[in-house]
Amino acid sequence: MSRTITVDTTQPYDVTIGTGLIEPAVASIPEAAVRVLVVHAAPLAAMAEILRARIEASGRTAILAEVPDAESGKSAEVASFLWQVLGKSDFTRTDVIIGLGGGAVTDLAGFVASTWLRGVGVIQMPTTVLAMVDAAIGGKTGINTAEGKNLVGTFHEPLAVWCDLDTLANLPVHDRVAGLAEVVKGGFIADTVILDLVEQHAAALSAPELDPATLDVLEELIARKVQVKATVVAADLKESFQREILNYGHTFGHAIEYTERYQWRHGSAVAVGMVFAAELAHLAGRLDEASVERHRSILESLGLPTTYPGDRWDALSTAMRRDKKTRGDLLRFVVLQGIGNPVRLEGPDPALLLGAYDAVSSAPVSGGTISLG
Ligand SMILES: NC(=O)c1ccc[n+]([C@@H]2O[C@H](COP(=O)([O-])OP(=O)(O)OC[C@H]3O[C@@H](n4cnc5c(N)ncnc54)[C@H](O)[C@@H]3O)[C@@H](O)[C@H]2O)c1
Ligand SMILES: O=C(O)C(=O)C[C@@H](O)[C@H](O)[C@H](O)COP(=O)(O)O
Ligand SMILES: [Zn+2]
Repeated sequence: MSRTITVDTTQPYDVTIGTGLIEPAVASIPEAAVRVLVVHAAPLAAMAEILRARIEASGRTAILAEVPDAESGKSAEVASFLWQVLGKSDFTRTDVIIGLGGGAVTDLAGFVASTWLRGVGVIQMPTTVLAMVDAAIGGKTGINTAEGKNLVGTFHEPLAVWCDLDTLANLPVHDRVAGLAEVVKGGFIADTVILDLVEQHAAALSAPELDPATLDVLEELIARKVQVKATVVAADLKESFQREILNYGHTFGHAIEYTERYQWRHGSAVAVGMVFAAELAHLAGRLDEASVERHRSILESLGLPTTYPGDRWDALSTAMRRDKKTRGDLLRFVVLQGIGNPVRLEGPDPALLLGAYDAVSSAPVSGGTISLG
């Protein structure tokens, strides 16, 4: 059994969540495609071979491109390597790219698809919780540069998204939990039932092995977060306004990833980023203490981090200035005016930012300045 959520943009597409989805995924490749490039990293090599066999059985040429794993794949060098593969394969506008993997691979595959011949089709086959609930949906693609996270990218919507839950069987628990951070984000910004479900099942959701009942809970959480994302991107694909709510926790979260040279998982960084945003909202008089504590308790119950060392302000503030929500010298944050009600906070007093940093610091804040100009 599978469930389908349609992302109702100008060219609507389906996100299918279920098991045994390789066959239908291959069947969804447009008739006109004669070549299919499967982009994957080493942990998905075996599944990529299965996909190759199915694609070739459908009468097409399959090309597999293995890229460096995780964040190391999201670079201009790797994109350039894929452009070379596409060029040497005579890849045309009717051919199709498949992104098979976690969010790093789906971001990269989407980016390359959007730039090759000014845009070819991409089908996303996410294999982490995070990619299923977030990265593979909505058309944001991106690579990192030496100066920061996702600084180069495009909006390029997929033809279809196939979330095959079978692939999660081998996903390490820390990656499952990191993905749950983006699920929890969906709870704080929109669907508060997500928060209730996580609170009820946190221990089982973050256990090394998932029991069948918890797998059902996970599927429900995935579907709820997919629905949150689908609704938001259908309303505002290019992030003119409403889509910014999906960036909850990301201003500080991306700054952590940059400061840590991408050695932190995205979901873990976003977890700390949400606590930072909650503390900022509290200091700005928008969120009560109990809601801030709810952030900490939910995230910690899953084993996610909620603190960060207090001596890294200079690097963090440099990275936050480069956030895509920044306008000129004005930093902008997504904060909550109560749980489920995200709003924009523009140009907060630097003292508030330092106060929020102090509140998430695992040791007292030291060094750095509070100047963000
Ligand atoms: N485009 C968007 O809207 C969007 C949204 C959220 C996150 N992102 C991006 O997604 C990335 C994070 O994604 P992620 O958390 O999936 O990390 P990831 O892609 O780095 O994957 C984490 C690890 O899990 C491995 N893996 C993937 N599937 C597996 C499986 N089924 N079994 C075993 N191992 C598997 C990967 O190879 C990698 O080592 C970040 O780059 C982030 O910026 C993008
Ligand atoms: O889809 C969106 O919009 C998001 O902001 C989702 C985020 O979870 C995701 O990490 C996204 O890639 C961040 O976007 P960015 O524009 O800040 O790079
Ligand atoms: Zn994210």
